[in-house]
Amino acid sequence: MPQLRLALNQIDSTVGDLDGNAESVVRWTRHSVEQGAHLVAFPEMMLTGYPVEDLALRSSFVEASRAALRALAGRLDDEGFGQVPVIVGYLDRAERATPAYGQPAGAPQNAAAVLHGGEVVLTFAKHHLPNYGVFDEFRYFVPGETLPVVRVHGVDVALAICEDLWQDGGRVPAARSAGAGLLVSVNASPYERDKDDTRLELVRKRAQEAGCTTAYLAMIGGQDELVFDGDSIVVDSAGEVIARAPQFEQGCVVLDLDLPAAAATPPSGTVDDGLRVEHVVLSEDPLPAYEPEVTGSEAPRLEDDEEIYTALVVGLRAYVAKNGFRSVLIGLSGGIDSALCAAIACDAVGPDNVYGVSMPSRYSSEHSKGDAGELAERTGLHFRTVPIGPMFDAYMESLELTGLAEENLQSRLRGTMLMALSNQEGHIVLAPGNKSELACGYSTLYGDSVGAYGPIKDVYKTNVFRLAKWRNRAAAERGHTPPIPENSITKPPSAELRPGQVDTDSLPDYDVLDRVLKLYVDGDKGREEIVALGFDAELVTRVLRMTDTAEYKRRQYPPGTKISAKGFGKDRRLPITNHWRDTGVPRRG
Ligand SMILES: Nc1ncnc2c1ncn2[C@@H]1O[C@H](COP(=O)(O)OP(=O)(O)OC[C@H]2O[C@@H]([n+]3cccc(C(=O)O)c3)[C@H](O)[C@@H]2O)[C@@H](O)[C@H]1O
Ligand SMILES: Nc1ncnc2c1ncn2[C@@H]1O[C@H](COP(=O)(O)OP(=O)(O)OP(=O)(O)O)[C@@H](O)[C@H]1O
Ligand SMILES: NC(=O)CC[C@H](N)C(=O)O
Repeated sequence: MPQLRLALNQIDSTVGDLDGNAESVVRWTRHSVEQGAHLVAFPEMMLTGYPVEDLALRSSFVEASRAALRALAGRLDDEGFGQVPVIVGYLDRAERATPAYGQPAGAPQNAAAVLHGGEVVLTFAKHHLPNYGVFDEFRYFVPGETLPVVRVHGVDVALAICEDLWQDGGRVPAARSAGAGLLVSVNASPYERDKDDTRLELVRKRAQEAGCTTAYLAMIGGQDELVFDGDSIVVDSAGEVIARAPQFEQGCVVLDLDLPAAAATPPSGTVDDGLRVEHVVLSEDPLPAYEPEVTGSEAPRLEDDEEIYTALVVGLRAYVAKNGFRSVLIGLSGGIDSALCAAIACDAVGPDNVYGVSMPSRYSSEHSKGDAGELAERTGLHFRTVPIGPMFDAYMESLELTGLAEENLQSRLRGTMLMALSNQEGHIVLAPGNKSELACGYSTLYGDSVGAYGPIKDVYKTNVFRLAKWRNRAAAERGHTPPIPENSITKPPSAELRPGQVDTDSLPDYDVLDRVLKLYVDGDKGREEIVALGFDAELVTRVLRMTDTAEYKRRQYPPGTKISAKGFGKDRRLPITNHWRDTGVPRRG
């Protein structure tokens, strides 16, 4: 059996940074070649970053991506790697019109290319385009209609891009029809809780359908609300795992594979789904037999809480670094939300780059001030106290506010103060709202919802507690100081905007609330279905009404890391002006 040493580069790329991304490709190709690789792969849209959103509609960007690809091919050759084929994702345009999609020639394509001998020897575009959840690829791209196959040292390698494996038909059965010996799929697959299990099953199934060893290469890093968790997988034609890369870790999986020899006559013509085989011979002769040196290993999986916490750390770190910041600022109330955000921030950018500020009012309890201080001591973040009393009194003298207006003023003074410190000192402000609060609108607009990034925006309150406990336990197990004060975890949550206020004055208990929200927000279940599951009808009506009427607040909330299948943001798009109520009580006017 011919052999091939495959290098899968599970790495990060930055949207729009064509030069920086090309530099990474050169650096990691050097590393792959030093490891003896015969075929080197990079993730989906490596050269442009993913997703590029409406940048795809700018012809200047499309042309720059094409030019960067050609330059990269030359550069790899100049560096002495020209004889090793490199698969790299980029943004292209269709040469011909695609009348079936109503597009003239030149429509953007989510593409990948094979670079060899200083040339772009083969290009192809994603065949199946995802158009659900956070994906909008029909908005941007027209699909590719070929089955790309490159012959490398006598092995036919079929190529695919991400969604090509997620939908039935297309390149997977086509790879079998073309007799491919290896299927390589390059991906940028955003993290969601439990998605690693789905991916593993998917790749195993598709390898069996393709009838050949299948390599699934995943991206790593973060882009706005998305986190890419890596977890590249290689399975054999029976669906058995050969190798699995670690989650959330940048690196290169190098693997010796025994693969079937290609047929003497190259595949040609049209195969499944009308895909036209495009076959390029790069090297016909098999390599001299060698003893496999690099056999696969399966990196252990992270357990659920660690996996989610790590995703939150990676998402925040990427946002801060890729937007040119070094430090973050958080209002520390002594409560669990700001404490968890601070712990995530310390892990993401280091405590020396985390600035906390306690802003007590006359309603702030002694423990809230003490708990904020203790958090700072435990983590080592920078800490200061600025009471809001004098500012509050000045407002009240001029405006004589009462009730909710007076309560919200405190939150808004804190928001203004955080933005003032951000302007003065250059930190970005973190908004510590959780998914339960965002659902119910339990936050003050232009107050505690102020900020640039919401690290726990997609985490329900009950999971905020779980993650805080997990983080403390993990620290203790490693002999470190647990970052979060025990009192912040055990005391009842309170906004402390009036004497004795607790969250349950306005909201149901979080364990019931979160179960209803998961059904309504994540599951799109209707009121009747939720009530039929045994929840109190009045409570369900109240929760659904709060959620419906808070859409305007959510739209003004900063972006934050997505960890669920339905985060607030691109995953869940509802009209703000909306008279439909699932509770059967329409709101008019
Ligand atoms: N459809 C719509 N489109 C655009 N704007 C709309 C709107 N409906 C109301 N508004 C505007 O929104 C304003 C009401 O929103 P807002 O000013 O935020 O005030 P509101 O939602 O009425 O009150 C804030 C609530 O959040 C709670 N809170 C505050 C702070 C922290 C926490 C916590 O525990 O973390 C909880 C607080 O106890 C209170 O129950 C209205 O005055 C109106 O101007
Ligand atoms: N006294 C305070 N000092 C500094 N920041 C505060 C203070 N009170 C509230 N904040 C900020 O406003 C956010 C909303 O806090 P609030 O106490 O109203 O409710 P919460 O949702 O229970 O949050 P937390 O669990 O962090 O207290 C806090 O996370 C914090 O960033
Ligand atoms: N980039 C893609 O095509 C991603 C789509 C795929 N369904 C995923 O979530 O992994």
